[in-house]
Amino acid sequence: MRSSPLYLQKLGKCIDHKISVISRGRKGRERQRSKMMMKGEFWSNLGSTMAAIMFAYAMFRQYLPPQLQDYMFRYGKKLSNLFYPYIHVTFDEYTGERMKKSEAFSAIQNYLSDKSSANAKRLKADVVKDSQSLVLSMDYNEEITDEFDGVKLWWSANRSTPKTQQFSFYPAADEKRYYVLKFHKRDREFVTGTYLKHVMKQGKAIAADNRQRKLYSNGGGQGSYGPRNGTTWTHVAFEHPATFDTLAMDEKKKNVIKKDLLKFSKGKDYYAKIGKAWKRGYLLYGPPGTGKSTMVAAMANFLNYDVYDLELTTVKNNVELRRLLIETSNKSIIVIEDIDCSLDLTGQREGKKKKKKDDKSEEGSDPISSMSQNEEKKESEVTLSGLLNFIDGIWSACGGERIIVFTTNHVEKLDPALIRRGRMDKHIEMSYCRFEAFKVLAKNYLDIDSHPLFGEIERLLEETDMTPADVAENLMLKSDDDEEDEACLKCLIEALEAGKEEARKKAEEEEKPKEESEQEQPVEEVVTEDVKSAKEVKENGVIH
Ligand SMILES: Nc1ncnc2c1ncn2[C@@H]1O[C@H](COP(=O)(O)OP(=O)(O)OP(=O)(O)O)[C@@H](O)[C@H]1O
Ligand SMILES: [Mg+2]
Repeated sequence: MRSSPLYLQKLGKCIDHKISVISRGRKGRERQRSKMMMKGEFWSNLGSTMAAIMFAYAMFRQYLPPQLQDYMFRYGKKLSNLFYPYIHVTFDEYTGERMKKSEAFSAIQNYLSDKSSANAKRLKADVVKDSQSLVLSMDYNEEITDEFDGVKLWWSANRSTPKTQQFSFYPAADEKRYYVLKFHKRDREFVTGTYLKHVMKQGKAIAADNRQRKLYSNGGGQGSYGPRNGTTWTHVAFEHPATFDTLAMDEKKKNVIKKDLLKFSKGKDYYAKIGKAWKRGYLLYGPPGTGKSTMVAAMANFLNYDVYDLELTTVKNNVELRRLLIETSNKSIIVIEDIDCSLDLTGQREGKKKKKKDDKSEEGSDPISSMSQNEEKKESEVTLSGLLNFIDGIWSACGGERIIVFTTNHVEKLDPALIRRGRMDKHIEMSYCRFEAFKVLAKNYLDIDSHPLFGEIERLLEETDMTPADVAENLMLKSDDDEEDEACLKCLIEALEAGKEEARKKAEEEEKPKEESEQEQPVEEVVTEDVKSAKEVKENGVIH
């Protein structure tokens, strides 16, 4: 059976397969051996080439005269530049005689921090000054590729330490840090004209986003060297959470303000074109608790600006006021709260003017009295004209964009000169809470958009004047209970009804004296008649 033709056939096939496997294995081994030989050859060739180059270089250094060496180096470099198509631009960290930190370096650092976190393999982590955010940047000797408008560019971060070792308390003080930008020479115009501008703009915008905003105040208080006066700004981190989304106000009005703010913040060229200082004045007026201060915080958060809370009562005089103004940074909102209480501004300008005239005429005649008057001037407070100068005088144009906000509960008390258009460009009334504003508060405080009690609340809010602060107080949850929502709304309804009742009683009480006076009118007339006749007697000596 074993010697059957079928068995022989199978055996033949098996032998054939084995032979092919053996031959394939041999071929593979041969191929591998030849590859290894080629590699060995390559390395031995490279080694000998390097040795030859080193030898030639040593000969060159030893036997050629130094001038000839310099000459050859210079021309060698020129020759290599001819074939090397890339341009390198270096951006040092410090520039100028006074070793000022370069703005370009900082902008590039910010610009690259975004790219580095996505592309670089070795990164450095750092905390931005005065900020809580962690920023990643590429490590030294790392290179990343950037692409802009289809053009490829390479950035590398470098540092160099001087070869001569100097004694220094700060080991890294002598270290020079710089960025190098590499690009093809055909893109020279694009890089210098467009790309670098884009990098600077982006870098500055990132810096503005990352910076910790500050709330400055000039109020007195205890400094490290004794009591502080109002002439210096001190600051804390600005962390007010108010935004336009949480501000209870008519939606349309809110949008108009937001639009206006945006237009202002982007209006650098426009203001330059029309020849006006880049600033805008807002007057916020309305009863206490209607959200004036909250609006200022929302504005600052919306524009990412710093806030300067200017306390006029602690500013001694106009000179100090000017100094404080000059010290404010751009991208800031300068607020004077309760302007009507800060100064006696009503008609003060006229009074002061007269006083100044009198002072001038008396000056020179009596040195002692003029000295005492000078003393008095030192004590004198900020005048309306000083404040007007602060708003739109020649000094107001120093620095960049600024918003000036006045808040007041009594707009009618202010001198019209102070709030005329052009000074206070936008007058915003912060009024009592109506249904639109209530809906925002209900969303903020209770996280509800609708409720069966909303209808009643809407009706009551139309009839009763209640400030958003009071409405908010009623919506404050006392516990996490879901039923608490309804309890809050009912509480608000009760408060509104009580307010309505109170208003009705007040109106009645106001009506009473009027009615009484109307009833007493004839008597009054008689009295006035009597007074008239008495006057006539006095003036003319006539008795009727
Ligand atoms: N329009 C509003 N939107 C949201 N919250 C408001 C609003 N108005 C008032 N509030 C709330 O009431 C509190 C007081 O408001 P705010 O201090 O802004 O009032 P104000 O108008 O500045 O009052 P005052 O005239 O007394 O300075 C705020 O903390 C805020 O929670
Ligand atoms: Mg306020």
